[in-house]
Amino acid sequence: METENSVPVIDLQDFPRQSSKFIKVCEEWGCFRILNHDNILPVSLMAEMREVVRTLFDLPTEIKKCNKDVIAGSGYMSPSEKNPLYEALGLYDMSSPEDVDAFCTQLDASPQQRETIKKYAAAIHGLMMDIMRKMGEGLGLENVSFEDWPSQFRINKYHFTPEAVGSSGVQIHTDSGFLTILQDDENVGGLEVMKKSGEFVAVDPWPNTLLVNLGDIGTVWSNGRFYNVKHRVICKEAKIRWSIASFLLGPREIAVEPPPELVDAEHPRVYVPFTFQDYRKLRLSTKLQAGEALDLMRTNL
Ligand SMILES: O=C(O)CCC(=O)C(=O)O
Ligand SMILES: [Fe+2]
Repeated sequence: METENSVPVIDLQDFPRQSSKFIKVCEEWGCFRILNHDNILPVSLMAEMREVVRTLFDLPTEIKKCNKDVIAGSGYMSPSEKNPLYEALGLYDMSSPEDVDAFCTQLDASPQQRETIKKYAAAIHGLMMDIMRKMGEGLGLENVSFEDWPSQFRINKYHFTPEAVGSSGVQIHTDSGFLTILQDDENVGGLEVMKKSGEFVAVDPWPNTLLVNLGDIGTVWSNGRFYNVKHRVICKEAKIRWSIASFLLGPREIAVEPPPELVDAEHPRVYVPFTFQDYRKLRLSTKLQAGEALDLMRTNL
């Protein structure tokens, strides 16, 4: 049930009726649960993918280490001293068949696992494009396309132990790209999103649905309208937790620009033009991980 203190819910089959609610949610929360995506990403494929994720993490460490970074942090991350509970595998661009193939080869994926990963990558891309189309329509925009934007893929495993209860699995951050689709664990919670008021709200598991977060590039593209939601993962119980994250990043090579309809005398340009790659470097070099790096890109500095 949706309350004032729970993540809003968007039913993808109820458009254009939910269009204005959808835009409001992007502005006020920067995060929402989506329901009824089955025609694009079937729940059976979500279940198959979950099984693939489980088995990939069971691979020997030597194999997981073959999942090299393409951009900083895109490949294997082993549990570390700083973050002993967290492990991740990933690839830079799931919209590139070559990148998906390379990922599967690095991890010795079976033909069946490869098939599932490819189907999942294609379905997630379709879902991202559907959400972005609805967003464009909600804002009354014409001619916006996100088709050729890269999307990073990351699978996360949290080794939550009894001693770890109360400690952090992933520290507070915003996602750097435009939009993230998260298939969160069906049973084990721990993700918390921060409301504009500063209050954290737990994202309770809700099987067969997906969570969407808006990131820093979403704020830039919308000329400051959309909220880049801060979030973190806390260990709430001593169980393994999984999540599958797909990040629509930003335009390839060219600068992020708001559509002309979103810039006028009353809404002057909030950010200078910059590329996603440069922004990512800035985030890494300044270690400003919770959206603060955007303040360095304001036009009115
Ligand atoms: O595991 C989760 O629920 C969230 C992970 C996350 O925030 C991320 O990968 O950016
Ligand atoms: Fe995140």
